[in-house]
Amino acid sequence: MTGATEPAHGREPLLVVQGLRKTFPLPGNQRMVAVDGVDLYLNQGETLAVVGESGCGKSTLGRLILRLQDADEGALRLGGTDLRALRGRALRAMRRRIQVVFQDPFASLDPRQRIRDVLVRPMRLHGLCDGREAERRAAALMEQVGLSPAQLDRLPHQFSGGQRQRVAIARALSVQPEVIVCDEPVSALDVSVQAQVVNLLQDLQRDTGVALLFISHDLAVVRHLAHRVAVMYSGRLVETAPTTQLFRDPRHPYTRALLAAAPRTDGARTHAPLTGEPPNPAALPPGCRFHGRCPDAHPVCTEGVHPPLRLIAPNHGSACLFAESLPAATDTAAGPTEPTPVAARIAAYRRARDRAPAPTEA
Ligand SMILES: Nc1ncnc2c1ncn2[C@@H]1O[C@H](COP(=O)(O)OP(=O)(O)OP(=O)(O)O)[C@@H](O)[C@H]1O
Repeated sequence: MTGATEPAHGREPLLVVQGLRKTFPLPGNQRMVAVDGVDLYLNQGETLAVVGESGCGKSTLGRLILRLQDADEGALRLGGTDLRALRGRALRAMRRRIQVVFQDPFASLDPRQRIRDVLVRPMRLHGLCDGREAERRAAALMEQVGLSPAQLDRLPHQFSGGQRQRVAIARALSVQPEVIVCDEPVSALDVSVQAQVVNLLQDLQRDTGVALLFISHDLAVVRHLAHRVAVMYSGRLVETAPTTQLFRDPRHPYTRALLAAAPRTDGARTHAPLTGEPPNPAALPPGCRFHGRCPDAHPVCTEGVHPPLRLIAPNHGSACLFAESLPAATDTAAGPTEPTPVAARIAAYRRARDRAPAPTEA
């Protein structure tokens, strides 16, 4: 693990990812790099957001952690267990410990399966409980995610999109996981429902202590949900920092460009938004992979290998050679961002939460 991704305390974090790499074959004996030497960690009860443009490798990283795909290189440990070494029964048992919520609740639920079975089957499969106890737990899970136990006999099509995503979250929780990989879990939902599902995830984390790896392209959502953020570009992590610090003082030009895309309350735009395209993953340029789009690039950025992520402040890593000499944060677009509709609703919910029970959509 590089210094840039080391947790503050000495104990090994719940989930540790070291040097993870995944390539895919291309025609003509070539390979493209989807995930390239990623180091990260996740503590119990923590939310780490992974952000970046489409195609930067976020979902592949999630699938590697879930062992839905096998990495070419690198280490993956959960509670000290080497996940990449697991096979057969041990791998199946591990699947209880890391669950997933995908973007599309329509696709992730069997249309013919009643919700009761959606929730009870995983508990049975993993030998957690059966019979009346499983039924009792299924009813409790429904309530926990803001649905009614009376809806257990329904089929997925009898729910709205947001309710289906609540069912998917209940299914993930049914086996008491330590980590849930949430791959764009709200981006297919209406704005009002997005805020409800984000708030639900946060409430559930507070109640259960589950850790969340939250894959998203929506910085407004991430800002409200995540404790830390990892910014990915062209298969590499280019910046990691606690959320407040990342938004206040981003130290990679790519992060600054992503933030510049968010509208500011004062109307200012002091940093250039993103232009151009990420490099072709089958023919990566020398030097920093961002140099072709970087407003702060120097000639040296086009030479050698992509700079590694390095610690530039406590718990703050950047892969920019000039991280320390970038203009101060007040000169960037990391100022007061305008609340998006989702962010405004999340904030309104938070204010109301202490006064009333959590709202649910019809
Ligand atoms: N099974 C696969 N075979 C070949 N290439 C793949 C495969 N899965 C992903 N890729 C490629 O790997 C790169 C990373 O894809 P990935 O889906 O992980 O990105 P992403 O950041 O999650 O994007 P999005 O936000 O659009 O889902 C892309 O260039 C993609 O085309």
